[in-house]
Amino acid sequence: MRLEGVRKRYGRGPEVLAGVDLDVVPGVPAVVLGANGAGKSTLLRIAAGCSVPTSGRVRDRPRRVGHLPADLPVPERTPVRTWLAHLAAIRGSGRDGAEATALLERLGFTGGPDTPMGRLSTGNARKVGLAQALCGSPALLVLDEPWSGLDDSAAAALDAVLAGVAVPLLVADHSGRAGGLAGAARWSLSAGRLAPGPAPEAPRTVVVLRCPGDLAAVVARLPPSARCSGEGPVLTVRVPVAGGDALLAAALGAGCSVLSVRRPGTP
Ligand SMILES: Nc1ncnc2c1ncn2[C@@H]1O[C@H](COP(=O)(O)OP(=O)(O)OP(=O)(O)O)[C@@H](O)[C@H]1O
Repeated sequence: MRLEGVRKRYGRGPEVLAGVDLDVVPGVPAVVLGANGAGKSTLLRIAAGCSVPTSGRVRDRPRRVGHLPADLPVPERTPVRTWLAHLAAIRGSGRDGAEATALLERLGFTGGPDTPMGRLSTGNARKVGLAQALCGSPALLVLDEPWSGLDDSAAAALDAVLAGVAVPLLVADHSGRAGGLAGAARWSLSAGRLAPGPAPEAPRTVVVLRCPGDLAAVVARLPPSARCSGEGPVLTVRVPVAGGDALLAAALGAGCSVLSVRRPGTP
């Protein structure tokens, strides 16, 4: 799918999108970042075909789009299983919603299949939204803040689900988790335009030190890559993983004692 020169203005308001070009192709998840109000949801709604651009166009959008909007309108009184079965029937992915139910289980849904949609917790409602987007073999996935509201284990389960996605994927993300999608291309949306986004920050080792005397004097003796914050005699230092040993040597040389070392991936 390709967005070409997409512009969007709501009524007489300011232009929210001011000429967006974007290719969304399999194997390169397109991750859109941006401040609140930057226009990410607007862009995703246009990409999904739920909103029309004021000018510009969307080419090669497949017929089957799995869309998780920022605010999914749900029938408040309809039980989860009934709603998912209804959506599955519309999409031709079976009449019983079994595929969506299996996805819900994978995401650790605890809301109960007979619970009315309007009574679900935020996280469980998000899981239903994800299940409806992912089921029915969509040929394009457009997900607006898919990790929002998920607990750690559900977020990890979603990581695993998305790692297996072979279709083009467009994601808006505040959580930072989309940076972990293999091959992801990050884009920043600002002033209505997309620019290549910041590279994901490399994981850092966190070292907590107890330092004698003047903290500023200690910091001056640490490697330049060290990011320091401190209070009283305790100094917390974040360094790139490869710089951990050099930091420890410099810290010990400055007379500090090491209170803890946490490497990325350890609790
Ligand atoms: N239906 C609408 N009618 C009028 N203005 C709208 C509409 N939808 C969004 N806007 C405006 O467009 C701008 C962009 O909103 P949008 O929701 O796309 O941003 P966003 O980047 O997704 O924000 P957030 O991170 O807070 O979710 C905002 O100024 C918003 O008020």
